[in-house]
Amino acid sequence: MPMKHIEHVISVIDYLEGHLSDKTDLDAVAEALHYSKYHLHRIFTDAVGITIHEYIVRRRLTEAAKLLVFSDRPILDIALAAGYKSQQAFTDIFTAMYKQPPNRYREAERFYPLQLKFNLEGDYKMLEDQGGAAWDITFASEEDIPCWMELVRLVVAGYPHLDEKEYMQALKESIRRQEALILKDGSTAAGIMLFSARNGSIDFMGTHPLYRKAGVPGALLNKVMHELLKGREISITTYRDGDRADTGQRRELKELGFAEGELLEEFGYPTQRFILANPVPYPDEMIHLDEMNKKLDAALAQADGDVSRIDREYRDAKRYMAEYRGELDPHEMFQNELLLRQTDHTGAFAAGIRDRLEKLKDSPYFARIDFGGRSESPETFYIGRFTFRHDNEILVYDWRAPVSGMFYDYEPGPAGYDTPSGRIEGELTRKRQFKIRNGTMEYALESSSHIQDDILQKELSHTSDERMKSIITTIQKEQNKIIRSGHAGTMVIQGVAGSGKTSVALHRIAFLLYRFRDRLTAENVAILSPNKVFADYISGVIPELAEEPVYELSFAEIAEMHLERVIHFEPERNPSETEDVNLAERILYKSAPEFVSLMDRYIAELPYTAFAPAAYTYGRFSVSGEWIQKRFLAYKSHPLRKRLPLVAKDIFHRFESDNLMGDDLPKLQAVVKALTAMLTGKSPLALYKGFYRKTGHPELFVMPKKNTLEWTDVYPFLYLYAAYEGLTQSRITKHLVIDEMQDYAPIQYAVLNMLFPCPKTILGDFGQSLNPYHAYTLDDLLALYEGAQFAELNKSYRSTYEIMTFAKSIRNIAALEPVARHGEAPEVIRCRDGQDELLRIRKAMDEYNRNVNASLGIILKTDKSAKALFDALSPEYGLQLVSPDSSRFHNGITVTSVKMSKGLEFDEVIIPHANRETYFSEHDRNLLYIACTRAMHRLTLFYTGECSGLLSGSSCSVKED
Ligand SMILES: Nc1ncnc2c1ncn2[C@@H]1O[C@H](COP(=O)(O)OP(=O)(O)OP(=O)(O)O)[C@@H](O)[C@H]1O
Repeated sequence: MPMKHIEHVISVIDYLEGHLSDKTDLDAVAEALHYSKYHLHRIFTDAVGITIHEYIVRRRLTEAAKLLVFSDRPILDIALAAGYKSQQAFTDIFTAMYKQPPNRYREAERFYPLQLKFNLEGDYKMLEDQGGAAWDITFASEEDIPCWMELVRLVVAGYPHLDEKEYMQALKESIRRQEALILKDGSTAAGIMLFSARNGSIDFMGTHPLYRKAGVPGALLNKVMHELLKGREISITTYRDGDRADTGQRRELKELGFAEGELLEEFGYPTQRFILANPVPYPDEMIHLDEMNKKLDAALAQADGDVSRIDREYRDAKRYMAEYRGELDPHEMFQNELLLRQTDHTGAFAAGIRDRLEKLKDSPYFARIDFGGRSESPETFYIGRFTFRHDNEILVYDWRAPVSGMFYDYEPGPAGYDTPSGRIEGELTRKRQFKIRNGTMEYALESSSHIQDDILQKELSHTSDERMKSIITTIQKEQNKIIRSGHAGTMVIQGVAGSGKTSVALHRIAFLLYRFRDRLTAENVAILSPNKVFADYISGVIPELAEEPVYELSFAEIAEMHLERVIHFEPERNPSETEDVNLAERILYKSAPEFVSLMDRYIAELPYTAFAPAAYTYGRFSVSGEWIQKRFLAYKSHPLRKRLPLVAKDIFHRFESDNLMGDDLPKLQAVVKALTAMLTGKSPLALYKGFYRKTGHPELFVMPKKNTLEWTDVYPFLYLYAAYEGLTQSRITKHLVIDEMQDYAPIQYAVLNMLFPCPKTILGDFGQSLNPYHAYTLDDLLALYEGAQFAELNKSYRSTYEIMTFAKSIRNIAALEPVARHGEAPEVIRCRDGQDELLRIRKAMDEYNRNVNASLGIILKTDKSAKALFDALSPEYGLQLVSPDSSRFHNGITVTSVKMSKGLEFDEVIIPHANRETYFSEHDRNLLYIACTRAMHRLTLFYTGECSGLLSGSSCSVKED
């Protein structure tokens, strides 16, 4: 986090502390400090780990607890001072957090804080040089106590019942026994840990919130696991499941690899033990990683040196040229220019190597396989994000290298892989998987199919990211087959919701860029995505896989490029938003496969119907109408208007060969003008209108404004425009990826095929069709791409088993197989009325904030209803509305429509208005299914009145009040 943001957060905290007893919310803070609400919400949550709202609640309760113990003020007074409207409301929240009601807490006379004032002063140097020097975790000494306690106060939320005095005593004792570890950044404690060598337990672990993402907890854990409690099982206690006081400690421990243990009660507080089995049982792997780190350091130092040297050379050459510009002869100048360009190129290359090495330093590899040919002893291959070669030896193989394919395809036993020179068969004798972060090993596992599952489970149980991430460590066999398919032509992938289609398509691109690196670069690949938010969401994957970002574009952008000076058009309307039956009829007609055939027929007749040649005469020269017509037809591969100059040239040549007397001949331009006058279809628009007259459906062409097409006409018009004026093909694009294939009509594919005659990866799910009026099927699409390779993905990875089973009850896709990852059953909740529904959504948002999940999606049927709910919900939550005008997706709470949520995912999803009036048709079934399958871990549906009949098949009970 940049220092500027930290300073903003400090000023927010100061403001909040000064206004604890006022009515303060995100709005008030944003207004007082002149920040945008969204910015505030994000940076605050990032830095402090909880939302502003949650911070205020915790701070007020802490102050109230203090008053309960140290003053005689009546509880009602204290409740009101803490901002609660009634003693009951205060008692409820106090009890939920402190596990006893205020009066009992007062009697016990033991104050402990839920949240102390958050102090973020510090210089945080280590945060700036991320990935730099290794962290120095040391035993704490008495001098460290002040900064240690500063950190304890920051993380106190994770430790119920912490009494500073008792804690300090225990700390001194641990320091004496060398059981207190500290990681310092200057005078700031970034991470602290108390452990007990005797019990094999971690008694306290705290990470400065700003360093959480830098992997500090993992580093501390490593130190105890591999050095201090080597080989032993480690335990730690924390909140029980569902405790409202938990600000994310349970999830954090699970992410570190801890598993749930028995339920306990400590100092009267209900807690649970978590256990970590020794995660790296292979000492040889620790030695290997150590050596690898050293080699990476050496390579990085050399790469740094190279970059600086080339940079110096470049600057020297530039200076030399500037100084001697007047004195150098052109030849020498040219040589110098060349040299400069070459140095620049070499510099960029060296910087690329350095950047890769830096990334490798964080995590050099994630797998190892030992493989030997039939009669050879096995060789060891480490597999990582990209190749690391050092001293002429390959130490890490790129995951896309042929040999790496075995990691995804085989368990120990007979195995093999394809190379350009043929297949190599042999025996896989070992397969291990690793999680390395910040250069330290978090776990290592010897793989069997069972373990592979465990790792997949771990990956899938993470909270969502703002951007789609790479899945190279857990690519599944059926996915690998598609990614590594040697088929160079077009590929169509039909995959159920959450089956990894988009991920697989992006990994396939990275694979193709690697495999065909001599002829395919990132600039040769384009991705056609449904909207800007989705484009942004997926934009990180390919760069994460060490390739340059690829070009992303939308259907609207393509149309814009080609129609810029020709005609305007309106953006696509969400078909679920309109009740215009005429529009529905127009869409239905134009999205049918037969529509393309109709247009083809009309276009095939145009040379006869749109051009009426007559004799052309100039002085004593003349050609007949028939002759012109013949020439016009001869140029059949050219668009109509492009034929005119060609025919004009023919006429001119004919006159020229007849011109024995040396007479004046017409100017070529004049002949073209005369031929143009013979066109009866004067413009593509006139011809396009003519198409509807000709097919007997003039009512199916409607222009919303003068010279403006509605969206349904844009691609049909482009198709005709191509026949009349011609369209420029993309020569640079050598591979096109089309996502959400089911949402585009055959006529759009027809235009795409003209503009991009290259191989394509086309993917989507015909079970998630958005347009109720589209009338074509997967078979129709496959018919358009004869010879294309077809692949299906039926296993769904995104959502828990419970969520997918629920989604299947809405739309029974027989082939869909949910991954066996379990979670809470989805809830369908009946609300008394609209007000009650809003209240419940708010409550759910509060709960989400407490759970510190990364994202909550509130998904509505239409963009309009999403906007209405967004406006109605209190702004204190820092919501974002994702609408067709948005271009980015952030973590946090998002309100959006089903259409805009396509392709995205959220930790939790709320679907409001799940009633009979909103979701009733077969198309609504699709929409509900899409909305439900956006949820990774949790799903809740709310409704008023009568529940949607589409949910009647769900096994999940409706929750009444
Ligand atoms: N092999 C895998 N290992 C880990 N995570 C995976 C794997 N395959 C898919 N996922 C995860 O499953 C989720 C869904 O993937 P993705 O968005 O690519 O699926 P999709 O088929 O395009 O989904 P949809 O059509 O529903 O939008 C993502 O979070 C992705 O990271």
